[in-house]
Amino acid sequence: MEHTNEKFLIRLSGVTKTFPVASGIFHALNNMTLDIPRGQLMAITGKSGSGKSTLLNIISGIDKPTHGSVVVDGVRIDTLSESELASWRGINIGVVFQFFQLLPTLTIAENVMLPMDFCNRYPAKERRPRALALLQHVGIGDQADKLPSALSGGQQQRAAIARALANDPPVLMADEPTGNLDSQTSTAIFELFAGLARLGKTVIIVTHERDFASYFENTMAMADGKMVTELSHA
Ligand SMILES: Nc1ncnc2c1ncn2[C@@H]1O[C@H](COP(=O)(O)OP(=O)(O)OP(=O)(O)O)[C@@H](O)[C@H]1O
Repeated sequence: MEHTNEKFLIRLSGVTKTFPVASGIFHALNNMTLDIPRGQLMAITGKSGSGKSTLLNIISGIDKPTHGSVVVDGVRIDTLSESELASWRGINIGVVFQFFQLLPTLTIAENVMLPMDFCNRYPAKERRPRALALLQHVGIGDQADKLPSALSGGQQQRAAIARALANDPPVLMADEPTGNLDSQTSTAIFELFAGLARLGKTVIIVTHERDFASYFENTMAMADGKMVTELSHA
């Protein structure tokens, strides 16, 4: 697949996503055109039902647009087959969830190695050292051989971020990643995301936490499947 170094890592052009509903056709995304620069920490806000999750699903190729095109790192993903998309997603998109979603029977290091085992991007003997290095990077190198249940919420979210980084994807996305954490721990998690953006990751976070607005280079508000703020591309 072709990769580019152009400024915008993610380009949506005229993206519409409709769902059939009893009363007709519902527009979850309504003709969205959006460019997201490489290495940016970006927030998406908006009321429930405004289309935030649908947008993340379109960017990660989980949903396909009804109309329009989606290009990520030079690859037009809306025309890929489901199997092409599955392998593309594994190395291009890292996802962080509100409730961490670590597998409870695997150690922290094994959780981080799992996406590497699925994608085969790194040789088997490199996977554990890579997992340990990622855990070190997110600040929990000493927790590698524990089960998730032995960790605090903040530590579990750090582990989930290490897992999202397993295959070194250019894009990280998170839906309310601090929704289950206290404010001090949330600050530490936003600082971690900001550091990853400085290292070149494009980090897209759905959040309602207004206290953390200063961490974001861009905040995109959504309403009725549309962007209702202009993004700055300084
Ligand atoms: N598979 C589907 N079939 C029908 N309607 C859908 C489907 N997926 C999403 N929708 C509708 O599209 C709209 C946007 O949903 P979406 O989940 O993107 O909103 P959201 O902004 O993420 O909301 P929340 O903050 O509650 O997660 C909602 O009204 C939802 O009901």
